Amino acid sequence: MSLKRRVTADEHLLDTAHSEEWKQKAAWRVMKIQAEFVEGFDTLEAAELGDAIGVYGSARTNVDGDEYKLGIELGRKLGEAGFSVITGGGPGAMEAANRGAADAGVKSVGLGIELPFEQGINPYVDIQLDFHYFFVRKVMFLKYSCGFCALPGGYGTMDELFESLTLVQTEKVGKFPIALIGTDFWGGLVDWLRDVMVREGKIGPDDVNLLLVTDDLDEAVEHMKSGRK
Ligand SMILES: CC(C)=CCNc1ncnc2c1ncn2[C@@H]1O[C@H](COP(=O)(O)O)[C@@H](O)[C@H]1O
Repeated sequence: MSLKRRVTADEHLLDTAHSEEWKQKAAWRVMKIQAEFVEGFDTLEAAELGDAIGVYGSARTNVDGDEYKLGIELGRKLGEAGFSVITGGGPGAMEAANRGAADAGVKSVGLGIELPFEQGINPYVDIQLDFHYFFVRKVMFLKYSCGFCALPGGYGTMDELFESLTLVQTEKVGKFPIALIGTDFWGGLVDWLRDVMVREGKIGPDDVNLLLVTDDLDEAVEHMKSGRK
């Protein structure tokens, strides 16, 4: 299936061309961003999620693979422990975690994002929001989650993971737990953080300890419990 590319709101906002049209409409764009914050806060406050875990992970995870099964298991175990689950609402690992949460009967949230090639929200989401701006959506992830699990993923997952880590490190948010699921996938990154970043003095040795790397979903869920409000 070939998807038609469209220009997104984020793209307009970040366009460096600064055309006349942009200058005239800049203020209105701010209103649009503001409205997106209001709608996000309104919807998620009304949803009464309780303790929720943000699950990050690849949009490209194959539904037939073991990683997808792992995502379902993770969502289910988080649900059984009483957590709501918040994902990006897309396909792959996000869909798997939403599916597991839905199986466990807990609230399954999808913070969808407008992308040039729209894929649509996955069918296992029961509380849906659609954002135009990545940065507004990230605020919602951080405000309504009390811990994060990252399944294997690409740049999007890295972006979300490192945003969360930076906010914990700089004490902008509480010390919420972060678990990286899959030692084969994440081990190399964490080795590099320890062997290169720490050695070069770019982060402190304790900063690496902000991450739990595990293959054991029960251990990850247990770790998430330390973030309970
Ligand atoms: C197949 C495809 C391109 C679908 C994109 N559809 C998406 N829908 C919702 N969130 C997304 C999407 N792509 C990336 N993200 C965000 O970025 C992360 C995944 O990016 P990546 O695949 O690891 O880099 C997710 O945790 C999600 O929050």
